[in-house]
Amino acid sequence: MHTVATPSLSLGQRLTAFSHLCKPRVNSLIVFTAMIGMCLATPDFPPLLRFTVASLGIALVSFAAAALNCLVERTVDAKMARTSWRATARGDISPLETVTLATALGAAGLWLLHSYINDLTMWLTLATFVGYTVIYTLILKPATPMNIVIGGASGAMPPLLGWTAMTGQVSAEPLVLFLIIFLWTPPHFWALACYRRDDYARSGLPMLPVTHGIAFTCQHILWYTVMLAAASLIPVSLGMSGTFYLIAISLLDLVFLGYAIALCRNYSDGLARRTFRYSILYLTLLFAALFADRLIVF
Ligand code: HEM
Ligand SMILES: CC(C)=CCC/C(C)=C/CC/C(C)=C/COP(=O)(O)OP(=O)(O)O
Repeated sequence: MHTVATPSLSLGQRLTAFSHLCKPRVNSLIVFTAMIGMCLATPDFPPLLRFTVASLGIALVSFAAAALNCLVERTVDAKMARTSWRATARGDISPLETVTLATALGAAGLWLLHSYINDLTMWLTLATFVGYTVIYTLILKPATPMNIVIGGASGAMPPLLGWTAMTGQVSAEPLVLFLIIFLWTPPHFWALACYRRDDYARSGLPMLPVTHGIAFTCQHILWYTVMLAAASLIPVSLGMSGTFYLIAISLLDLVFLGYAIALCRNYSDGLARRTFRYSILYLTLLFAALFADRLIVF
């Protein structure tokens, strides 16, 4: 655990440390889902400039949200092996620096969306930012083991943001994409929380495997995976996607259900870790399949 500030870092080292706080790997998948939302919203490929500016705007606000999450949770992060290396937890960069850089990124993102995309997307992105930093991080996460069920709504917004960025309106299709990520998030996070339960117990955060045990959490992972599998078929019934997506998602769902059932029957930390990794592959391939299916139609 590193709670004591290390000797001061150079500006370049502090900027690098800040960039890690922006959770670039998580946010690359978040922005990918927004990009697919943009592609699905337009009958042809979206205009390249609009696509690039909208993606950048959403990415900048997501980076700001992630950095502020690290700032708010710096004391908790310092207690967990997974997060104690973060610059905010170590004291390598100050709260003022983090707030300043995050505000600059977030403001730039919102300005891009307001100036070049549309105000609906700008407001929805701001609401997503508030949902993650205030509702999830500050209120729900320390208060209830079901934090992720409601808090996951912010992570589910990006495809809808991508959609509104291209069309200026909300319709059934992006709401289905929202629903898919919303139902995917609890199995994604709970699988990790299971094999990281000692970390969470040390942190004092009321995570489901700590408060209600592994068996209860795995049952919930299974229920959410069943609901996710059902929701993942809606794009086919709405006519958004065709046979290619149907085949791909059926295989992806079978494997995810297999992991969830195996966790319930014969839990091990290794299996929970593999389930967590698979959840990321699942969501990536689901959105890739939605896009590929559209290409096949062209
Ligand atoms: C609020 C909802 C979410 C929670 C609580 C959550 C939780 C987490 C946690 C704790 C990790 C860290 C794993 C580690 O440090 O080893 C993680 C990793 C990851 N999450 Fe999520 N997640 C959420 C939503 C999402 C969403 C919406 C996406 C993408 C659309 C996503 C994609 C990823 C990816 C790609 C990683 C792997 C990052 C890496 O390899 O470093 N997550 N998630
Ligand atoms: C467009 C926009 C503003 C999007 C924001 C959405 C967003 C950043 C979702 C968060 C996904 C994420 C990093 C979860 C980590 O959970 P955690 O914070 O519980 O994990 P930790 O323990 O690693 O901090």
